[in-house]
Amino acid sequence: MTDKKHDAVDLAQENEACEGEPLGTTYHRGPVIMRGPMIPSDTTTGNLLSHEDSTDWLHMDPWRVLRIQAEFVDGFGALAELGPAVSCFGSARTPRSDPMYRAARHVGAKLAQRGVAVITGGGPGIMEAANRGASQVGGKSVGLGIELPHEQGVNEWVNLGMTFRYFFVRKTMFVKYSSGSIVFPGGFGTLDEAFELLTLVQTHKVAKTPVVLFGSEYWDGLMSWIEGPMRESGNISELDPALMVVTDDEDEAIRVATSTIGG
Ligand SMILES: C/C(=C\CNc1ncnc2c1ncn2[C@@H]1O[C@H](COP(=O)(O)O)[C@@H](O)[C@H]1O)CO
Repeated sequence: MTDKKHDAVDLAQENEACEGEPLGTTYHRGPVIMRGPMIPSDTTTGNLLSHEDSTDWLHMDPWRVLRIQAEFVDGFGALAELGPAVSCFGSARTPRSDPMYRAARHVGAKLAQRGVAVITGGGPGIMEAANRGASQVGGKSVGLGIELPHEQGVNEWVNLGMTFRYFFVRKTMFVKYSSGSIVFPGGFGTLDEAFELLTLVQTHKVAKTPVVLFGSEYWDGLMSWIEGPMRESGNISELDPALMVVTDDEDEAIRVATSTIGG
């Protein structure tokens, strides 16, 4: 190449550089860089502020995940400073005249008198009884309610309450914030809560936590089946039945349920 030709190529390259970048301006969206035809016509802020006619997104999973996260954050925030606590589970249908209602009320009061917060599902029946006992002696009476179609908030004896949309978030709170559980007679909901906890302990997902089944007449049948067919068929270990203690004695229930709480 002659010297003249060299000069012409250099000049063309120089001119191009002066005109700007070959693909035009660079567009940034977070860590992503886009140029030329890859630049989108919308912007994240524009999307955020735009009016949407359809509200279908409210019922989609990404939005649901945010609601679940928010529920965890609210629950942790409400309970972080609770202190030692025991959960009392039991039927939502137990009438106030039932001896088990009376027992749950006594147990709630005795736990509170020992400085132990009482956590329940915040509903009627056994939950109300335990909350009532705890709050009447000036203790911490926690109700972790669940949004149900025909239920109205938490019972009137709760002095620290929160209503959850998701059962599994609420169950996390029971497990995380109580050192032991007392399970009064109940139905599916009660068994679900007891067996969730037992499964977590059995699989070493959580530290061994005392689980008291209160009311031998009610629970003996279940214990016989657990110690019989369930254990004999090898579906649980020989040691698993001992994860539960059955009693009719309020003070023994409290002693066992609070046994992991340090003095
Ligand atoms: C069915 C009735 C009320 C339902 N209201 C409830 N409120 C709060 N928590 C509840 C409710 N129902 C069940 N739970 C939870 O399950 C356990 C009791 O369930 P079970 O099937 O009655 O044994 C309880 O520990 C709660 O955490 C009637 O008015």
